[in-house]
Amino acid sequence: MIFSNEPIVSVSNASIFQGINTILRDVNFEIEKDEFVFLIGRTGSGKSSLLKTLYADLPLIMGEAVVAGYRLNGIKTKNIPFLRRKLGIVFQDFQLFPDRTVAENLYFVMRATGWKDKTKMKSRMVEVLMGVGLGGAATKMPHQLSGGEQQRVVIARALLNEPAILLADEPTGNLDPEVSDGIFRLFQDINKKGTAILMATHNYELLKKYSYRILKCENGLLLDSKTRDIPLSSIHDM
Ligand SMILES: Nc1ncnc2c1ncn2[C@@H]1O[C@H](COP(=O)(O)OP(=O)(O)OP(=O)(O)O)[C@@H](O)[C@H]1O
Repeated sequence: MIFSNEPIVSVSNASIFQGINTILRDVNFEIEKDEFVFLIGRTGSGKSSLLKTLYADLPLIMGEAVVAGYRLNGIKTKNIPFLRRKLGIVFQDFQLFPDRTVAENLYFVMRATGWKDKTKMKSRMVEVLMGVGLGGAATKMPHQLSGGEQQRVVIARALLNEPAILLADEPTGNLDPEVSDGIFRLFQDINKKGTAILMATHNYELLKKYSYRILKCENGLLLDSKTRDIPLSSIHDM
């Protein structure tokens, strides 16, 4: 149960691991509903590992974390799909199936997350595609779409279950600057409608342009612009 004033993400005294290697230590932060937060840091500094821990792909071994009302410590495997239903995940590891239409890609996720009523599924599918500006793409195969359009479908898929937060790992990477601006604006629109966003990015231009809160992975720690200064000059180094 999520109460309206509870943070969507709350992490305290946590360490983030890859196997037995500590990637980040003393991690403490909260993300409120409606917040837009950038996650930055050099390659290999731990951004993806942190995001993966938040959606229980990596176990939380030390510290405490609650995400969308689910306690991550010792979360049972059978409960992980329920947690993920509350999250929208936009990650390189979650590509579209190349051999299925856009609609089939979305239906697949809906079936996997418990949708059964075909009429409701169809109307939600149309709704999310329209929301990302791709109302006419339902019958297309992924390869018939541009890179930016495919990314919009991935975002539409992440929105199917009206997530409390979107976790995005470099969602504007590998796209032309103009296309990536469009994708970023889409995230902003989603955020304005009430979904929190945690976005890992290397895109310095975005950081310069938008003064959203920044979490920065640096030397095994997570720095937070809410509690300390993260000068833009230090962001160049990422
Ligand atoms: N599957 C894995 N098994 C073991 N170690 C891993 C694994 N994935 C990542 N690591 C290690 O964990 C550390 C953090 O990697 P992570 O991918 O979280 O960094 P990142 O900040 O997301 O990097 P990038 O900006 O390149 O995506 C790195 O030292 C990396 O080598």
